[in-house]
Amino acid sequence: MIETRGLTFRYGSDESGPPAVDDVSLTIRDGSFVVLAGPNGSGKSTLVRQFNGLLDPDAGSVSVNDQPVDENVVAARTAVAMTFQDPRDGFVAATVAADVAFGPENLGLARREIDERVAGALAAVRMDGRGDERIDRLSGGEQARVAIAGALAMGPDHLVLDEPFAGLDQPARQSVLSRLDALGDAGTGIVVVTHDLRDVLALADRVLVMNEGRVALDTDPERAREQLSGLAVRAPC
Ligand SMILES: Nc1ncnc2c1ncn2[C@@H]1O[C@H](COP(=O)(O)OP(=O)(O)OP(=O)(O)O)[C@@H](O)[C@H]1O
Repeated sequence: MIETRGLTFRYGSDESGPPAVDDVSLTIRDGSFVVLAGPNGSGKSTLVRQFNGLLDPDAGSVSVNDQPVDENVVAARTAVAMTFQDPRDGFVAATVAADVAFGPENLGLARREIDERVAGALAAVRMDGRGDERIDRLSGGEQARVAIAGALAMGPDHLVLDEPFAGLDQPARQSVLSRLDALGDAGTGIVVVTHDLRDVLALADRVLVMNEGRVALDTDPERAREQLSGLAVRAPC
């Protein structure tokens, strides 16, 4: 479970402007599939980066599995795996398999378990058989898929994907969606940050829409479809 209480974050020290995240209190239950939408600059990335201690709040608190994130960042990052809008932000190794293996290796797992996780995660994003390729020679969409595989291989309680579909072609998008569907069914909590609600809304059980740093809408997918038009989010076709 991820819980935020009064979460507020401001970039820089200028207190005259509005905070990027403004007094957000949320509970994200284990196993829930949440779509986090909202216009550019509404605070989505800033919010989720506080779920596992990548950013520290200026006010309020975040806890993961009932433990404050600032007391145990390693536990928070093990429980909440994240991919970023620009996948290059997250790579730590030169080749595909080495990068995907990095997280599980840091969990201290046996080699066989690591290899199985890497193979399963690469298959899930249709990158199987490409483990030895250099990441810097992949296309942007392929890099995005490797980043998602790296998060999948952690076997986290919650998987947070920040704009995971940017740059993906339709087969890769479908592959990621079906893997997310299967992971959701298996009990992994999923948070997808996206502008583009095509297909993903069908998998969600909750939709949060941010606006100007606050949660403007917290509802189920059916109601979200009716209410999204006024909130500058691309509704499903
Ligand atoms: N590194 C930064 N330094 C200063 N301001 C930032 C930084 N990152 C984001 N901001 C500002 O904080 C606010 C929230 O940005 P954030 O990236 O969280 O929004 P977002 O909803 O994820 O946007 P997008 O959909 O465009 O990714 C915006 O006003 C943005 O300009």
